Amino acid sequence: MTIKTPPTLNIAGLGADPLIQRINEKQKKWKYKIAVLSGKGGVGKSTVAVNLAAALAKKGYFVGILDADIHGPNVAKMLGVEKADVLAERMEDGRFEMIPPMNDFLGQTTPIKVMSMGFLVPKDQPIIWRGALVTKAIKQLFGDVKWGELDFMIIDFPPGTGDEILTVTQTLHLDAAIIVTTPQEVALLDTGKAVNMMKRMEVPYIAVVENMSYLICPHCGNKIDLFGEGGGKKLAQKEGVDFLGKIPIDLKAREASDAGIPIVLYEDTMAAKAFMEIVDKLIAKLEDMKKDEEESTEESKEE
Ligand SMILES: Nc1ncnc2c1ncn2[C@@H]1O[C@H](COP(=O)(O)OP(=O)(O)OP(=O)(O)O)[C@@H](O)[C@H]1O
Repeated sequence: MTIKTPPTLNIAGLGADPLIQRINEKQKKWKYKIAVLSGKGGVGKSTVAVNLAAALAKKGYFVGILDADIHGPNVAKMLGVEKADVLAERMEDGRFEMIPPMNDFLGQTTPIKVMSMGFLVPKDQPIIWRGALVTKAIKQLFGDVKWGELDFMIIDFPPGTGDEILTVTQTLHLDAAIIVTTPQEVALLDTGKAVNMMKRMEVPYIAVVENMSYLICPHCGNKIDLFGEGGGKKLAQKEGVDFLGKIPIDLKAREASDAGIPIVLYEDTMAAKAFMEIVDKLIAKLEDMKKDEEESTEESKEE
């Protein structure tokens, strides 16, 4: 049976343990789980998360994206599904699971499954929840949604290094954390905190992406370092993590995200090229790590 979900979450009714068990069962079907974070707001975290998802889907991977930023849930809008109805299906145990809306951008990508707090709370009301409620609601978006098999689960976390990120990271066994920064000093200070939080959580692969790195003047073609230069790379070196690349300021990026189309689908833009290079590096790194892991499991079986 399929129903249209009510516009609120049933936060009170679920015990924690069955929910965690469901998350554990579901995450076995997701090959790579990647969190996108930033220490600071407004640096382009959601833009990076959405474009990573779209770049991977453009390459034919099956991708889900979960918008865990309850205070500014923009992912659904950036992927053109913010007006979609979230349907729910009754499971064998009597529970309902939400079916994530999808977009395949007229066949340009595999269908990207999108789930967001933005679908479930009235758009014009601010959310004033305590940390524990936020954490539980985010967990429901993992455990009470029909995600199915995925190559990549991308999680767009709220800005900062709050408790809910710690709790969700503990539950999820992330494969990678992508930390988004802009090149200026104040963003870098906060970004360092996000890198350290992911280190503390022992996330196996941590990398920095520098967004809004530079602007190519549309009139003279000169490169302008609006927010300084080289900060993201310096931070990655200082923290001993990978640097995946720089994304320029692209006027089309803002227009595209407002129109619900990720910039990676505009192939001739510099931002699209930068994103595709970052995604290639990320896939190569994750596949190498998986291979090493499989080899060491084989070796330990032989011993
Ligand atoms: N490389 C870019 N070029 C041009 N505009 C960009 C770029 N990256 C992000 N933007 C624009 O900057 C604004 C903020 O981006 P975004 O919402 O992704 O940031 P955020 O870090 O997720 O913000 P929040 O902290 O509110 O969650 C958006 O309007 C987005 O379109």
